[in-house]
Parts: sequence; structure tokens; C-alpha cells
Amino acid sequence: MADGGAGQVLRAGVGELGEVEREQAYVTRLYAKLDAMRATAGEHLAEALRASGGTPGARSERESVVSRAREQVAGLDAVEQGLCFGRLDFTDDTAQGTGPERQAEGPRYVGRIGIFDEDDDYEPLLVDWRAPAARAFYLATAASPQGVRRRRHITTRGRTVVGVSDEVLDLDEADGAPNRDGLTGEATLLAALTRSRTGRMRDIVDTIQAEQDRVIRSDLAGVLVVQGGPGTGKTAVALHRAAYLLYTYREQLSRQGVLLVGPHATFLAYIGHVLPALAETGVLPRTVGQLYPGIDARRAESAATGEVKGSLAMVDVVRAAVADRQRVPDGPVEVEIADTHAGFGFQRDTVVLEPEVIERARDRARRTTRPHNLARPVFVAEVVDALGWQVAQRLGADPYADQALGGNDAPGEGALLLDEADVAEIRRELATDQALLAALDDLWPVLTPQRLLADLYASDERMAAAGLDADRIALLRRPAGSGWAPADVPLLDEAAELLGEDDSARQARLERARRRQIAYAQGVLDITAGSASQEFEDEESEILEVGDLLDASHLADRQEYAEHLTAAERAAADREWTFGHVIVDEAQDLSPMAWRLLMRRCPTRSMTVVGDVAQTGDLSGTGAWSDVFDRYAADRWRLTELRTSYRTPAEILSVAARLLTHIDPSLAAPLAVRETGVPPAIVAAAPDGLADSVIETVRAAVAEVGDGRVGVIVPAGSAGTLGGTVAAAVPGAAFGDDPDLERTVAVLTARQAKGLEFDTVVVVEPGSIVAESPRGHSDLYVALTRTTNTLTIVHSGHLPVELATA
Ligand SMILES: Nc1ncnc2c1ncn2[C@@H]1O[C@H](COP(=O)(O)OP(=O)(O)OP(=O)(O)O)[C@@H](O)[C@H]1O
Repeated sequence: MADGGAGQVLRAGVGELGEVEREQAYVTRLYAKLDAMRATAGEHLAEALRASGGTPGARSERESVVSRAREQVAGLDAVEQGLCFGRLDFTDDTAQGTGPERQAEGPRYVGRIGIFDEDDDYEPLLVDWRAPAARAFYLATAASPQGVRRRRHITTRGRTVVGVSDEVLDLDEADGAPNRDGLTGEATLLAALTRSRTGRMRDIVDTIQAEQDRVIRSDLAGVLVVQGGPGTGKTAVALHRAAYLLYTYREQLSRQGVLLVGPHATFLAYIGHVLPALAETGVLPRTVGQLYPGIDARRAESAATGEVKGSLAMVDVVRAAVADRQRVPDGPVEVEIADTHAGFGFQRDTVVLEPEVIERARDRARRTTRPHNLARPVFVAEVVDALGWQVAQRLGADPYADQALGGNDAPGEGALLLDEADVAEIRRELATDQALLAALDDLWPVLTPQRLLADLYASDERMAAAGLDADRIALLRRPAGSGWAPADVPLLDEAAELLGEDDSARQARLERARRRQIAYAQGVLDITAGSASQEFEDEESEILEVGDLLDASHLADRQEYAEHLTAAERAAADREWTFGHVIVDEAQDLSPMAWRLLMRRCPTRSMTVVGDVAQTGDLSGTGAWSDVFDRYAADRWRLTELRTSYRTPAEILSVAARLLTHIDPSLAAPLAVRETGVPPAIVAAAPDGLADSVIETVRAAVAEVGDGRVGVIVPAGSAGTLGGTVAAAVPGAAFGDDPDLERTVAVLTARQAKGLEFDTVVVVEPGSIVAESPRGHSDLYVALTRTTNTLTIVHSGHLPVELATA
């Protein structure tokens, strides 16, 4: 392990036992407090669960008490590992008070949560890492010590202190050179960076670096864009920022929720443990393909198709596709209406939908500017109104209207024998006539976004009517029912905005759900009644049963309240939910249409966006952040950069930097925090020997990696075959759409590997990775930078020139 310059590394060896023991005593005290807090929280939860429902107000109160208690119990469980990881000792200058009673501030311990001593005036025993009082732990340097004399990292295993590592920031006391590269807690940091990977990302709460801390604690308002090369900690920072914001703006954000958008499901699984370990649950993780409730869009499609779907031109296409479903027939349409109008004597009759009538009704409905489905009743009412007259005139025309019948009657008067009420009745009947409604459905159907889009893709004619040219039609064409690709989701969302939800359908759904709940509750009552009668068969039951106390509808109410949902959970089911904050990772790959969707979900524009424009793989992704944010956040976005790569060793980054020059010469390569002395290895396989070389290389990597992880990154075109080959030779190797990263070996494409990391990486046929896509150099750049340690390149085909001299 590297020594941290001015920092001394103390381990539980003979000489240092005293320090470790002293810290152990303190840490033991903290865990005792944690246990007590857990017990209290557990009692609160049990008490809240026991409380009965009462009035709706009381139930709602109980619901939130239960949910708070549950969260508290989960939060306290989550901080078990690494509860306390740091300590700050201050110089005498920071002593408190004046005069003789002036007291030097005692050590301040930093950890995952705040713990107070209620027996001692709520003195802080442990400061939450997110509290302002903990900030010096991350920011203090020898040049700017902020009153800190010594920073100590405390390493624990379970509840046992296994080591302490000190940095002395007071230069008068320090006996060595200042810490190199301005790293904070360098020894602990390097230990974390060189630890074997597990297939799951870990939190970095004990080793956050100063440049990262500034990002994490940046203001909530506006869009913060963090540009950074591979391994600079963007994902780590984004997750810790989520935890920081939820802590600092708890009230606001727990109500509105925080959305976290990641590139793919494997990535979300990879980072899935970080926030829970930071005791935060209020974040909704989603891929773009999961942003439309009820759909998990994963269908693979060509890059070119994704590019078409991702472009903003689709806004007009979707709008035109909706307008195209509001049809005016070319000529009159006859509709045979049913025989429900017996009262008026027209058992079977035909009405005629005249194009002019339909056009007028359509224009009226459009002028309401309501979404399509909500404007439909206006359209129907207009048509029915016109048809009402049509029918009334035919039914009630006075056959003698042209003759004077004597008395007051004059020719031409009273042409209609039916009065207003009769006409209204005719309209009412027409409005429920199934044949007529079916005909109107054809002209102005109630549409779901799914149906609109599926119908559009399935018909060249519709696509042409929506303004698409032949090339784009060829890329989008597919039969209905083929499933959804991630790029469809922003289009479905766009369509949903234009179509609107027919509220009557929603109400009917809610009513159905409510009936189901009551039926379920009735089932529960029946079962309890059944089991009660068996249990107490012989007793003349004087015992009150659930059913005596509650009827099904009340039980359903309680059920509803008991199923309390967090903001994140409610948001997951609600397409129109707007979040308090949105975090986007690997943001460079989002299309303009995806950004449009996200902006709708975040009207306040409180966002954290992390990514690297050099890693953009999707054709509709972004090459410059201003292209996205000038449009949506004008003067409310700010750009910051992370420059240090914590993941990838210098030897590998220097090779990757050659690709970066090709991708965008204006981008600076990140600076590696460490060297391994091992440059990338290149294995040239015989033209027909690629698979054998890959197997051999992977086996060697497995033998070397110990309990770490090996990533094999292959061209997308041969992912299936190479994945199968490797899995056959190395049993348990993961491959396919959703590989399990906890396996020792995972075979992935460069796109799948985005955001991930492995102890050892084998990149296969880099020339093909480059050739597969117009953004192939970026894909290869991603592939090369996934390793925390060693890299081997295996090829039988052409080697890209940037690697030829590696
Ligand atoms: N301050 C830190 N302390 C310990 N580990 C760190 C720190 N910063 C980053 N790391 C580690 O470095 C690795 C890379 O971090 P991360 O995945 O967040 O980088 P990234 O910028 O998102 O990379 P990429 O662009 O390649 O997706 C992770 O293992 C992360 O835990």
C-alpha cells in the first residue's frame, strides 16, 4: 500500500495498537448507540402498525408514520458497515469560547449518519458525512487546513477497527513531504482503488476527493453538467450527490422524488447497492426505455433507426400522425343505425355522414386545443348534433307543410312536427348508437400512444402522411406487436402528451381496481371467517371476528392506506409525475427526444447531468453539452469538469488518449491517479485462431484475477458466438442481454460495458469494434478504459492505428 506522503499509515501492529484500541472503544460506543436507535425505531414501527385506522385523516397520518418508521429502520440497518470512517482533530485556533474557560474542540468523528448523545445535551458523537460540519474531512488540505490538524481515516471490518491512517495537515507537525497531487486520504483512497471488484459498485463516502466534493455539494438549482473522462468518478459523484441532496433538502425532495437515469439495466443493477448503503431510498432508477409506465423497452434496433427516432424532427411526425387520425371521408358515408329508436318509428334507418359535416366537427374539436382523446367528445357531439337534425327532419317533416290547412296554418310553416325535446331525445339515442360510434371511431378514434405508434410503423401510407420520406420509412417500418425499443419511449411520451388520457377510461380503471380491492378484502374476510369457525368449532363463538368489525369496503380502505408508496414508487406509475431533481448518468448518449421527455419530468430544471462527450456511442447522442442545454436551460446551466481518473492506470490511459485525439482533439485526457507499471498486452491471433486465443487469454486472466472480475469486450456482431465460446470454455461466464456481473467473467459489447469496470479487461478484435459504427472509435475508447488494472487486446484482424504502437 502506498504511504500518503505527510500521512502516516497506522495498522494494528504492535507499536500502533494503542491508537487502534482507542478508536475501537469509540466505535464500539457508536455501535451501541446504533443498536439502541434501531431498537427504538423498531418499537415505533411496531406501534404504528398496531394503531387502528379510524377516520381517513387518522389513517393517512398513520400511513405516513408507518412509512417514516419503516424508512428509519431500513436506514439504520443500511449503515451497519463502515458506520464511522473518519476523525478530525483541530488546532487550538479553533478552540471555542474566550478567556480561561476557552476549550479546545475535541475530535470530530465522521460517518454515515449523525449520532447524538442525548445524555449529554445532544452532543454530536458522529457527524453525518453530508453535514456542513463534516466538510473539512473532504476539503482540508495542508495548504488550506480549515483548522484541521489531523485527518484520520478509520478502517473497520464489521464492527472491528482494523486500521487507522493519518494525514497531518499542520505543516509544523508534519514530518514528511506534503501529500502528492492534493489527494485526500491517499492511503485509504489507493487501498479502495486497488481492491478487487465484485461486480457491484461500492460507495466512496470515506474517500471523496475535494474536486468531487464540490460537485456533490453544488447548489440544487439549475442544471449542473459534469464532464469527465473515463473513471473520473462521475457515477460515484452523481450517486453521492443524490444522497447529499436528499439529506439537505429532505422535505422537498422526499415529496417530489429524485429520478436517476442510467444507460441500461445491467448498469442500474451494478450501481443498485450504492444508495441503499448510504441509507437513501427516495431515488427512482430508470433507463430511458423504462420511462413510460408499464413498458420496459429493450428491443434492439439499428443505430440508424435509433437516430431517426431520436431526432427532434419526430415531434412534427408524431403531431402529424395524430392529426392524420382525425379523418374527413372523401365522400358521404352511410351508416345503418340500429333499431333502438322505436319510439320515433325508425326501426332501421340510415344516416349519412357528409364530408362537410365531419370537417366542420373536426375543426370545432381541434379549435378546443384539447388533446386528441379529450377533444373527441366535442367531435362526436358536433356530428350527433348535425345528424340529429338530419334524422329529425326526415322523421318529423310535415307532409302537409306546403299546404294551408285552414285556421292559423299557413303554407311553409311548422315544417317540423317534432319539438326540441324530441330532437334532443333523438340525439341522445344517436349518441349511444353502436354503429354510429363505430363509424366515428374510424374518423376520430380513441387512441393510446402504443396504438398510434404501432399503427404508424406498420403502415407506409400513414408514415408518408406524417411527413416521413422513403429512407426514414424504410428504417422505421415494422409490423405491429414487434415490441418497443428504448428510442420508442420518448415518442410514446410525446404521443401521450398529444393524445391525452381519456379521463372516463381512467375513472373506469380506478373503479375496477377499487372493486378488485373490495373483492380481495371480502376474500380475506371469508378466509378469516372460515378459519375462525374451524379453530373455534366447539365454542359458541363469542369471539369477535374481523368480519364483525369491518365490512369489505372498510377493509379495502385500510388495505389501500397500508400500501403506502414512496414518492419514487408513485412516480414510477405516473407518466406525468414531475421530479424534484433529475440525475442523468452517461448523459452523452441521450437523444434530443429523450431530453425533451426528461425536461417535461423536470420543469424546475433542477438536474445533475454527468457524462463524457468522448464516449458518445449513439448516433443521436450529444457531441457538445451546449447543444442540449442552451435550448432547455439557457442561462440556468453550468459546466464543471473532473480531470482525475481513479479507475484506469496511467499505462492504459496513455494508449486510450491516442483514440481521444481521433475522437475530439479538443478534449483533454484524464490524469491517472496511479500507475501499475504494466502496459496493455497485445495478442495477435492466427486468422482462424481468434476463438482459441480469446479462450487462452481469458483463462489466464481468470487465474490471475483471484476473487476479482474479468470483462471480455467483443464486437457486437460476434457477441453471441464469442459469448458462447467463452462460456463453454470457462463455465459460469456470463453473456447475453443482461449478463450477471457478479460472475467472475462477463462477455459484453462495448455499449453494454458502458459505465462498468473490471479488474482485468480483454478487448477482442478492436478493429471490428471501430468498424461496426460511425462512433466506433468512441466505443473502443469505452472498451479500453474499463479496467482497474490490466488490459489485453486480442486480434486476428486489422489493428486500429492508434493501438498498433501500443
Ligand atoms: N474518491 C474516490 N474514492 C474511491 N474510489 C473512487 C473515487 N472516485 C472514483 N472512484 C472509483 O473509481 C471508479 C470509477 O468511478 P466511476 O464509475 O464513478 O467513474 P465514471 O467517471 O462514471 O466513469 P465512466 O465515464 O467510465 O463511466 C469506481 O470504482 C469508483 O468507485
